Amino acid sequence: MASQKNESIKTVGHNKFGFDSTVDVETLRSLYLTPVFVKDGSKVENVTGAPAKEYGSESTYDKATNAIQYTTIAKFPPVKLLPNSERKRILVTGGAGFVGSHLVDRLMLLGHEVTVLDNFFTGSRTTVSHWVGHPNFEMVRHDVVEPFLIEVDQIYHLACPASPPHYQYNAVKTIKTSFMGTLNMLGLAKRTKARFLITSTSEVYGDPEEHPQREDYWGHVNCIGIRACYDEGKRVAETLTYGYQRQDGVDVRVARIFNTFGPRMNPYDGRVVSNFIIQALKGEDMTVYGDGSQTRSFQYVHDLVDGLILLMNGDETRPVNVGNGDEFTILEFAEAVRDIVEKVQKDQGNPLAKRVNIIHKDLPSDDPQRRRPDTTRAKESLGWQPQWSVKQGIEEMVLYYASKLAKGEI
Ligand SMILES: O=c1ccn([C@@H]2O[C@H](COP(=O)(O)OP(=O)(O)O[C@H]3OC[C@@H](O)[C@H](O)[C@H]3O)[C@@H](O)[C@H]2O)c(=O)[nH]1
Repeated sequence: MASQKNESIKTVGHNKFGFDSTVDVETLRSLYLTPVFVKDGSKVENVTGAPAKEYGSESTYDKATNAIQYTTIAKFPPVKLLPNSERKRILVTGGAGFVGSHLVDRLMLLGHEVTVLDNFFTGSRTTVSHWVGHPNFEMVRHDVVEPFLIEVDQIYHLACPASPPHYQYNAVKTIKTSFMGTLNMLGLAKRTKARFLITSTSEVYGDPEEHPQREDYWGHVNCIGIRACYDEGKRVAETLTYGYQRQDGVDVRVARIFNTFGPRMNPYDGRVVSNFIIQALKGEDMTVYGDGSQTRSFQYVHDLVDGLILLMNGDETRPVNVGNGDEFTILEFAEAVRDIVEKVQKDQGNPLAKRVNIIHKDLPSDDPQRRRPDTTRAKESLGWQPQWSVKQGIEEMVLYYASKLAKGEI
């Protein structure tokens, strides 16, 4: 079980490996929990109560015209001034996605030069729009299946749809993205001598026969099933990564990411956390697939970003699981999410008239029965452990979706 602090968390990041990567949570929050102004007739009200912002743009939603008006950015958040020797040129593929955008926030605040590469298939420009125009930031619309030339010191290779409905939508494209995208980015790493980190997945373990899953477990994947485009895609991406390491001496890092949630997850992503929170917020039935006895372990996105930055800057070149050991059955998880949403709605003086129902739908094929990371390696070699509890993270995410609902975006 992960050790977690119960008190409120003020900073994220670490002061390890000879550099300080800590950042205030409030600064990060100001980038995704924005005040929402709603114009109803002639009255304009800040409906979320989030404090007025110093950074980024503000938006006013006009109910009468169903239109949204954005202000321009007044100020960027202050970023660290790093000496040349420490300031890195960093490429983040998939940088406009859910995980990518949080990583970009962190790398920008730490004072690096960041280039985001994204084809916006599942990512969205709005996730990083608060950095557009900053001298250290560049955003490029590009698909990683095509080569991309740039001078860089580090590559975080995240690009790939990660939600089962999205990655199954075009299975061939998903495999192509994992294979050709990784091949192209490894080629770039080889040419520029950049350090390369790939975000692999707990799905490389398939429907695991060992529990919890350690990195030396080889997995149990159905190579012709509906999840194979993602599972096998990421497995071959890992194979390529270690091929380039052995043959060409490319400096590689491999993170195997377990289920992760947080603000900026696409509300229509189809994964369990976003589905449950939105259903509960809207007062709709919560959809548990199967009997809900399958398990997952959920980590908050800030913990994941800590792990990725530590891995990139540490010496561990073997695959590393990055996940929270807090395991729930999906039915328990539905109940927990419902409780948290009810609490937030009550705190905001907006309780639902009646409790939402939990209903059951068919279990998709090859849905893994159990999943929990063994994170001993991350702890021993990176000094990393999750610090956010699921409850703390879900509360943040509920506030985020509540503001999106108020803006008419969901
Ligand atoms: O509305 C829903 C959605 C999902 N589920 C269930 O909740 C569980 C988790 O489903 P998700 O779609 O969130 O995620 P999965 O664990 O299946 O896959 C994820 O694994 C790890 C990552 O690499 C990927 O982000 C994703 O593929 C599954 O058992 C699924 O059947 C529901 O019960 N109801």
